Amino acid sequence: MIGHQDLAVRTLGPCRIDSPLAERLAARETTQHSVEEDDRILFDDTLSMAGTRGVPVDQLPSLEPGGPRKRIYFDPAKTRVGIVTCGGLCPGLNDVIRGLVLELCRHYGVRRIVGFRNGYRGFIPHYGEDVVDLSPEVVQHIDDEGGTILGTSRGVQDPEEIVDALERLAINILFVIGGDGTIRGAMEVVRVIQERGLKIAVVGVPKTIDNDIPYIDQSFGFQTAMAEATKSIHAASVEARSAPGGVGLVKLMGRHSGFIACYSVLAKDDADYVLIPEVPFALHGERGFLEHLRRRVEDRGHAVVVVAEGAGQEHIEEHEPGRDASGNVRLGDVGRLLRRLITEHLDDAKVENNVRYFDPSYAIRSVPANPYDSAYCLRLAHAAVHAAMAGRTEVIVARRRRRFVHIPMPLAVSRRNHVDPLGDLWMSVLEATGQPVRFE
Ligand SMILES: Nc1ncnc2c1ncn2[C@@H]1O[C@H](COP(=O)(O)OP(=O)(O)O)[C@@H](O)[C@H]1O
Ligand SMILES: O=P(O)(O)OC[C@H]1O[C@](O)(COP(=O)(O)O)[C@@H](O)[C@@H]1O
Ligand SMILES: [Mg+2]
Repeated sequence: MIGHQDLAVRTLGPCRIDSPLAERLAARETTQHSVEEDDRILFDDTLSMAGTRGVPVDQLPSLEPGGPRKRIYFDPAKTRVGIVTCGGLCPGLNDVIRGLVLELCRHYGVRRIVGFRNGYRGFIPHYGEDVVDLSPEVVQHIDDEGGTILGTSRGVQDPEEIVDALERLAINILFVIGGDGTIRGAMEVVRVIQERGLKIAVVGVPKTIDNDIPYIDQSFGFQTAMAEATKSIHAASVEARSAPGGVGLVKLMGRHSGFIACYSVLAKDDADYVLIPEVPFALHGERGFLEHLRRRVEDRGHAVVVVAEGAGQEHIEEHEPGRDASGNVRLGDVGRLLRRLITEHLDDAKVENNVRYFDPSYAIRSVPANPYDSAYCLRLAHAAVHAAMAGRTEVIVARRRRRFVHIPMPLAVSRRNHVDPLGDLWMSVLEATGQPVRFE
C-alpha cells in the first residue's frame, strides 16, 4: 500500500530567493482550480480507500502540489539548464521543449539553456554529439512539427559519464522528457549526483504514447496518437464493409497496455473486437476468437478487429524474444499472425473472405500534437520549471485527477499502468464492440 514515504519529494535545500512570480502569487489560495503550495493533494479519492487507512485526515497519504512557489532555490540569473528527450517518439515532445524554454526565459529570466542531442548518448563524448543552444527564438514554432528537435535514442549510457557532462557544462537543472526507461536512467543520474555531493536538480516530464506510466491521468500526446489511430480503424471499417466477407484488421502500438486500442475503438465505434495485452484470449475452439469471428462474418458479412501489438504474445510460436538497446522485450508480430489465422480459419470453414490488414505503426506517434495535447504539454512544462526552480529533484510532474502534482521518480516506475479487465474502460469497450467477456 502506498504510504507517506513513497510520496515524499526530495529537495536540494531551502528556498531562499524571491521568485520573479511572487507578486502574482500573493492572492492565491486553495480552490477547486488551484492548490496552495503548502497544501497537499489527497492520494486516495474514495471514502472506502481513505477509510481503510484508519488514520486521521491530516495523516492520509498525500502528494505535493505542482505549481509556482513564492520563494525558489535557484538564482535564475546564474542558473544553467539542460534538456534531453529519450525513448520512442510521442506527439508533443516539441511542445514540452518549447514550453520549458519559454517559461524559463520569459518568466524566470534564465538565460542559459542547452539541449542534449539524441537522448542520453548526447552526454557521452564518444558519440561526438553537439549541444544546442535553446532560446525563445529557436523554439518559437517547433510545435508545428512532430518528433523532437533534439532527437532521441534508446540504449543504456553510463550515468557517471552523464554527470561528468553536466559538471563540464555547469548545468544546475536537467529536464528529462521520456518514459519509464528514461526515468530509470534519470534515477541513476540522481544517484551519481548525490554521491558527488552536487546540487543539480533532475526533473522529468513523463512521455508515453502507450499511457503506461502509473498514477497520472492520460499522458501527453495520447489523445493525438489515439485520434490518428481512429483513421486506420475507419479505413478498416470501410474496406471491410465494401467487400464480401470483409475483415478489417488493425494493429496498434501498446506493448504492455492496450489504452490506445481501447480509446480509439471507443472514439470510432466501428470495431467488433479489441484484443489487448491485459486480457488473454483463446484462438481456437468453439468459444475461441476465430470461431466467434467466423460467426460474426457469416451473420453480418464483415467484421473489424483491433489488436494492440502486445496482445496474444503467447500464441506466437517461432518468436524468440530479443531485447532492444534499452532492454525492452521485442514483441512477436501478432498482426501478421492474426491475418494468417483468420484467413486460414475462414477458408477452412468455406466462408468467403477478404482480410485487409492495417499497421499504422509509427504514423500515430510522429505527428504534431493536437491543440488539446499542445495546451497540456505547455502546462506540464510550466509545472516542471516551477518544480525545478524550487529545487525539487528526482521527481516527475504530472496531472492526477486534474491537479498538477509532483510524483517521486521511484514511485513513477514502481509499476505499469494497465487497462483493468474489471474496470470501467474495458467495460465500455465490451459494450461498444459486443464481444464476449472472454475468449476461452
Ligand atoms: N534501467 C535503466 N537504467 C538506466 N537507464 C535506462 C534504464 N532503462 C532505460 N534506460 C535508458 O533510458 C532511455 C530511454 O529508455 P527507453 O526504454 O528506450 O524509452 P522510454 O523512456 O520511453 O521508456 C534509454 O537511453 C535507455 O537506455
Ligand atoms: O521501434 P521503436 O522506436 O523501438 O518503438 C516501438 C515502441 O515504442 C512505443 O511507441 C513507445 O515505447 P516507449 O514509451 O518505451 O518509448 C511502443 O508503443 C512501441 O512498441
Ligand atoms: Mg518504456
